[in-house]
Amino acid sequence: MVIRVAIAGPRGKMGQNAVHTVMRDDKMELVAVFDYKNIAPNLAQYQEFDATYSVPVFSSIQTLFETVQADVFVDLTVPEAGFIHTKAALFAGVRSVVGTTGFTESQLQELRYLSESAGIGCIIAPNFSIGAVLMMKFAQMAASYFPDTEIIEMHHDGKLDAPSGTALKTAQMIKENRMAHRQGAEAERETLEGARGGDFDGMRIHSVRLPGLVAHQQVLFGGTGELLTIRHDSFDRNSFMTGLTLSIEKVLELNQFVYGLENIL
Ligand SMILES: NC(=O)C1=CN([C@@H]2O[C@H](COP(=O)(O)OP(=O)(O)OC[C@H]3O[C@@H](n4cnc5c(N)ncnc54)[C@H](O)[C@@H]3O)[C@@H](O)[C@H]2O)C=CC1
Ligand SMILES: O=C(O)C1=N[C@H](C(=O)O)C[C@H](O)C1
Repeated sequence: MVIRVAIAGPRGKMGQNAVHTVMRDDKMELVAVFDYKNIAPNLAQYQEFDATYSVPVFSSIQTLFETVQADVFVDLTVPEAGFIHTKAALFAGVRSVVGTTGFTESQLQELRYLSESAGIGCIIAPNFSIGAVLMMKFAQMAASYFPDTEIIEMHHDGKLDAPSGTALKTAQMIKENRMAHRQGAEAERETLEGARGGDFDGMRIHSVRLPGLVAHQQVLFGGTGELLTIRHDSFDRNSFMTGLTLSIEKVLELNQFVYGLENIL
C-alpha cells in the first residue's frame, strides 16, 4: 500500500526536507500540501521545487481534507496553526504526525483527547532525530544517579519557540527519575534577569540562539568532583527525516496519541 501524505508548511526549512523525503520514497505519495500565504495552486510553481513536484496546494485546511484522500497528515509549521491543522485532520479522520514544537500543555491535552476519543493515531514528536531521542533516554537514565542537572539547548536564530520542544521533553523525562528539589544556592539571586535560565521543577534550561547553528543540546549532570555531559548535535535537517518517515509508517498502525518518538522505536 502506498501511503498518501499531506504536508503543512512546505516552504519551511523542515517542510521542504519533508516534501523531498516523501516525494523520493516509493512507499509514499505526496497528495497535497497546505500553505497559508503567497500561494500558487501547484507546488511545481514554487521556486523551492521543480516541475516534477506536481502537487495541489490548499490554503484552507478544511478544503484540503474535504477534497483529497490522505492517510497521514504531517504538520511542520508554528504551534498556533499546527494546533488548528491537527484538530482539523483528526476531525476528518486523518492520522497525524506533528513535528511542530511550542504547544501549550492544554493544547497537547486537547489533541490527546481528540485522538483517543476518536481512536485515530496521532504522533507528536518534538524531535525526529534518533540520536536526539537516545540523548534524552540517556539523560533520563543518568537522572536516577545525578539529581543535579541543567540543560543547554542551542539552535539557529530563526527559531521562534524557547525553550525548544526537545529541551522540554528532556526535562519531563528527567523529572520521572530525578529526586525533585530546587537546585543552586538557597540565597542565589539574579542581577541580570534570566541569567539562571528557565526553571523546570527546580532544574534550569538555557536557550542559545545563534546563526550557524542547526539543533544542539547538552545535558549536564554535576556530582561530587565530577561532571557528566550528554550531548547531541544535528548538523543537517536530514537528521530528522528517518524519524519522520518512521512516524508516518507507524502512525498507520496506531489508534492512540503518542508524545515522543521514543515511544514508537
Ligand atoms: N520534530 C522535529 O524533529 C523538528 C521540529 N521542528 C519544528 O518544526 C517547526 C517548523 O520548523 P522550521 O521548518 O525550522 O521553521 P520555518 O520557519 O522554516 O517554517 C515554518 C513553516 O510554517 C509556515 N507557517 C508559518 N506561520 C504559519 C501559519 N500561521 N499558518 C500556516 N503555516 C504557517 C511557514 O510558511 C513555513 O512553511 C517548528 O515548530 C520547529 O520547532 C524543527 C526541526 C525538527
Ligand atoms: O526549530 C528547530 O530547528 C528544532 N526544533 C525542535 C525543537 O524545538 O526541539 C527539534 C530540533 O531541536 C530542531
